[in-house]
Amino acid sequence: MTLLPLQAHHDQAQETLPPEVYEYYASGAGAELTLQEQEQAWARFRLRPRVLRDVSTVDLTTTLLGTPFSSPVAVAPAAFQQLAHPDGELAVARAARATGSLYVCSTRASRPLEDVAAAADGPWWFQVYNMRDRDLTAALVRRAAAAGARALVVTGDTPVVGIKRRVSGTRISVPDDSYLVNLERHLAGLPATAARAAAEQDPSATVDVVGWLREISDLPVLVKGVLRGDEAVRCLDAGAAGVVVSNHGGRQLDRAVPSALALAEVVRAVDGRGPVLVDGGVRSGLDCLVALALGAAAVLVGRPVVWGLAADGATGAAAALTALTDDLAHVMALTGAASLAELDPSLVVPPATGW
Ligand SMILES: Cc1cc2nc3c(=O)[nH]c(=O)nc-3n(C[C@H](O)[C@H](O)[C@H](O)COP(=O)(O)O)c2cc1C
Ligand SMILES: O=C(O)C(=O)c1ccccc1
Repeated sequence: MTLLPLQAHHDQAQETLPPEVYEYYASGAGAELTLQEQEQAWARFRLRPRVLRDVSTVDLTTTLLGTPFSSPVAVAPAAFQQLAHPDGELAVARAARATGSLYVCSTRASRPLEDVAAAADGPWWFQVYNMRDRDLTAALVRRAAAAGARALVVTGDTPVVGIKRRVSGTRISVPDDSYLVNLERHLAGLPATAARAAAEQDPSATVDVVGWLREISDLPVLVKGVLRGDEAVRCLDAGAAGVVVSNHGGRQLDRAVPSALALAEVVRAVDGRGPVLVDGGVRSGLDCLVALALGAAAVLVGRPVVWGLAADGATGAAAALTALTDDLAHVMALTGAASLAELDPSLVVPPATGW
């Protein structure tokens, strides 16, 4: 199911990264049921191809919130990329620029976000963790906006951080120079432990955070981690421009429904009011095809990009994005679709039981 280059990157990353870093990236929460089911869930859909269409060229260009991209395959926000490769986020941002993909930079980026913005040198979005220290969150968001972020993606599924069995304790020990690189100037004088506490996610956050982020940044805000139609509507009603269907790569609530099985309900409920993006377990062009046919505006990939980064820096991360994009073009041709506009739910047969 997994594309060969992606598998090779994974294997190389597993061999070369320190074991605790590999486990941090690879692991999921709890018994890892969601993590395991997530990849398989895409493969439970079946396709109803069209025939004798002109698919001599397959056009993968798309537009997200007014910005054109070469491919609907985008980079999911992932923390601490410098643990995978010295260039960290800079390499991944360069990879996204090279492939014309959307890059989403994490609040937990391990390189200064102005440098990440310079490396992206084009459209990028900023993922927001709403931290206990609101001023800290606001300062970071303003910096992201000043550095050119075109949208904010506030993560809704992480009021507290999921407990990962494979990682010793509840979290990997991330060196302070990675953890605080984007925060320390706003936390001047605080000792590292207090600084980390201020930077923790605020579990009391509500959907009002959407309006607050819009106010302080003037940017569109998407909510990431939505798995239900009614919750998507609640986010839109609070001012969200769109949502990301996600269970955080199986790293938060174990036994959460796989994204593949939540997507159609969310698309129906959103009813065209904004883009619905999706992530989780996307490892092939067929996975992308199913997601896009079900109505996703773009598909984000997390671990495959991190494995590519670990294996070969910016080149590896770009190779992962290119492999997925090329594979998507290939299966679209076999489906009789010459552009993303020709993908629709009639191409897809959902799993017989609905689950
Ligand atoms: C190592 C790692 C770090 C992550 N860090 C963040 C983060 O900082 N913010 C966030 O919203 N999501 C984070 N995620 C979740 C991803 O954005 C995404 O939802 C998930 O990885 C998609 O699943 P996939 O890895 O199977 O493609 C992280 C995922 C991984 C694997
Ligand atoms: O590891 C993660 O998935 C993640 O999103 C996170 C949460 C808190 C701190 C650092 C990363």
